[in-house]
Amino acid sequence: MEQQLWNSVLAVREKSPLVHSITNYVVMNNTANALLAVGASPVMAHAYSEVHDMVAIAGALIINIGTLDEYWVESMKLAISQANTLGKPWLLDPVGAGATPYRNKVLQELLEYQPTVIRGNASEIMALASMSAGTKGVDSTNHTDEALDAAIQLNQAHGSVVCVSGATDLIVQEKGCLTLTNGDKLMTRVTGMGCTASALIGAFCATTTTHYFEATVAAMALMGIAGEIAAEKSPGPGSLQLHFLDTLYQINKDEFVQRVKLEEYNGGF
Ligand SMILES: Nc1ncnc2c1ncn2[C@@H]1O[C@H](COP(=O)(O)OP(=O)(O)OP(=O)(O)O)[C@@H](O)[C@H]1O
Ligand SMILES: Cc1ncsc1CCO
Ligand SMILES: [Mg+2]
Repeated sequence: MEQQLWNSVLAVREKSPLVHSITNYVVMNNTANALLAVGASPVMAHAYSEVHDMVAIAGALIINIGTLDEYWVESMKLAISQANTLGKPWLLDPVGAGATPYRNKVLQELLEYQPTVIRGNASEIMALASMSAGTKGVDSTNHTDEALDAAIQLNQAHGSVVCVSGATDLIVQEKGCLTLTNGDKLMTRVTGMGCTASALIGAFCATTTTHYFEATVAAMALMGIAGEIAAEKSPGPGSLQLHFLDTLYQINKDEFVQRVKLEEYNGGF
């Protein structure tokens, strides 16, 4: 299975998919650089006049509500409708779910478009499933294992692959789930690591038409492994960010296969 995941990394490097993001102001630069480092091609676009055409040439669409407003939410709906019409994968990153009634209302509307993949931290996934968990801003106050039921519920309600990120990453599909325990705590001291994970999932999903669960697992494995390799070289968050990008670019098969910590349960793959 490690070989299969590594093949997904190679597929992104070879195919260099265009990933269209409607994402937040905070992470645009980080996520564009991470996409370039893995070999994908990023574009950020949200004008009503062009989202339709941009989705048409993209391999995947990322919808991240981090700094949402009324204009952007309409852009998101236009872009998602086009992705669904064309059968292209799209990912919902429910940044700050549960923090404000406006965020919750928008998320409920976006969920109706049936995301291909949903990725959030435990608090966000729990809020999304119940709109009742206490989210403190954009950082998680819950652990991944607490979000298992919420992830299963979202998968069943919307048919989405659901990824809960954190010290343990949990990825749920209809057939079963698995966990990844790569990564490093220092990653939580750099903004937008979760948003970067979502962007990478988009790039990996763009290289397949059906295997979105495997694509999500491969992207999250790469994220965690690159984060832990980078953390070993970094005294603090500034250098972590730098080494993280370099590692995404440089990582080879041996490093990836030796480090991946994956556990399947309830059927897994
Ligand atoms: N405590 C931790 N220990 C090890 N790795 C971690 C830890 N927390 C996060 N990570 C790593 O960081 C990645 C990003 O996950 P995280 O859950 O922090 O995203 P997030 O809360 O959505 O972040 P943001 O909102 O800042 O984008 C995880 O997939 C994992 O690899
Ligand atoms: C800090 C922050 N605020 C809105 S979006 C964002 C980036 C991390 O999710
Ligand atoms: Mg987040």
